[in-house]
Parts: sequence; C-alpha cells; structure tokens
Amino acid sequence: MHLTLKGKRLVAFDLDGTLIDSVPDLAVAVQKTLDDQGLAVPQEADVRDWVGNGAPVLVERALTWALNEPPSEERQAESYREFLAHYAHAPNRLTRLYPGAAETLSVLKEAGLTLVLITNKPEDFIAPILEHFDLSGYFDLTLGGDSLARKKPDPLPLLHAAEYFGVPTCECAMVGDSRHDIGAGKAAAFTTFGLPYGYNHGEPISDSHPDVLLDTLDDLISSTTGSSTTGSSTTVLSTTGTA
Ligand SMILES: O=C(O)COP(=O)(O)O
Ligand SMILES: [Mg+2]
Repeated sequence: MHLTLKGKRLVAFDLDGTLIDSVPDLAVAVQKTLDDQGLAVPQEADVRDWVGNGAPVLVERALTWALNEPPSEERQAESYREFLAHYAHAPNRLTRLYPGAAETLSVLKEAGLTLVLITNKPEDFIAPILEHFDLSGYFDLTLGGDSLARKKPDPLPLLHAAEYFGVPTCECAMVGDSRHDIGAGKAAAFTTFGLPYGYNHGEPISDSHPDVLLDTLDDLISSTTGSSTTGSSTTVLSTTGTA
C-alpha cells in the first residue's frame, strides 16, 4: 500500500530532529546548566534521548540523571531559567538543517499547501531559529510547546491548526521524528509520516507505526520528479490531483 500527500491541504512539520539537528546546542545548554551547579555533565548522546517532551522535561530528565533522583521544585525552576538563558545565548551555533529540509518546504509551499510548524520547543525560540535558517517564509502558522494548554503527544496543537485554517483533519498530515508526533497525529486523525533519523528516546520510529515511513524529507517530494516509489519507503505529493 502506497500513501502520498495527494488530497492533503495542510502539512504540519515537527522541528527538532525533523527539520533541524538541534541537539548539539541543546546539549551545550544542558551541560552548562548542570556544570554551573557543580553536577555531573552528560554527553550529547544522553541529551539526544531526553529531547522530545519540551524543554522543562529535558531539564528535569538531566537533573534526575545527575542527582539520581527527581529535583526539588525550586531546583527545577531555577535550572530551567538557567537553561533558557544558556540556550537563548546560542541556539544556532552548532545546529544544522537536515538535508532536503528547505527544498522540501519550498516545493510543498509552491504546490499550494498550507504549512504549519508544530514543535514542543518553547515558542520564543521558533522565530530566531527559523530566521537563522531562512525558513520563516514557509510557515503559515507556528506553535511551540507552550503556545497552547497542551503539547504533543496531545492532539490539541494539530487540531488547533486544522481548525484555524478550516481544513478537515483527513486532509492534514503530520511529519515528525518522534512517537509524540505520531501519537498526536493519530489522535488528531491526521495522516502520519515518520522520519527515522531524529530523536525518539532511542526507539525506532517504526515502533510508533506511522502511516508512512520515510527515509528522508526528500521522500515527501520525490514523486514530483516522476518516480513514485523508493524501495521500501513511500513517496508523496501530488497536490494537484493529477499524479
Ligand atoms: O523541544 C522538544 O522537546 C522537542 O521539540 P520538537 O517537538 O520540535 O521535536
Ligand atoms: Mg522532534
């Protein structure tokens, strides 16, 4: 069975681990936060497995790892403030755009799709990062982990986006690297596209059973070049309905 973006009018993208490899800068901010307190400092690989539920949970996981027990409320709050300051200082120093990200967004935008960014990252970081990578113009709406009352894997941000643009959820897709994206997508009745290279707490994204398992972002647009399948994975796009 072969699913595509055909018939879709709105595509929601995750950010961290999907469009950008942001863990190197997140790890530095986490490391500085713990180091400032004289605590053990984790490796970047540890941080990679802690990303996904938003920045407060990332800091809590790091503190729990370093302290061997959950942090007090005060320590958590203070550490979170420190983390935000460190990350705000350098959110783009080591972060890289994944191959094909800008091209894919450009092709989908050109095809007339509504593009939405739905990340669990705090909202304040979205604009500086998108501007840095010259991606701001592609998105009709951006939502962070603290933009609404609940974040992914809750379907709320996805349903909000669908309703905001008046698009039925069966005409919406969610593209992401983690079980939170796929879970939110399924709960919102979006078609889900899973990417294998990001951050998913060390689990393969196939365990989350996305509707479509992609190899890379390029797979989303490969059918526009004429070939409709790429080995085991699936390809996408015809928003014109003529594919
Ligand atoms: O900030 C996180 O925990 C993850 O962010 P994401 O939703 O863009 O992957
Ligand atoms: Mg992600």
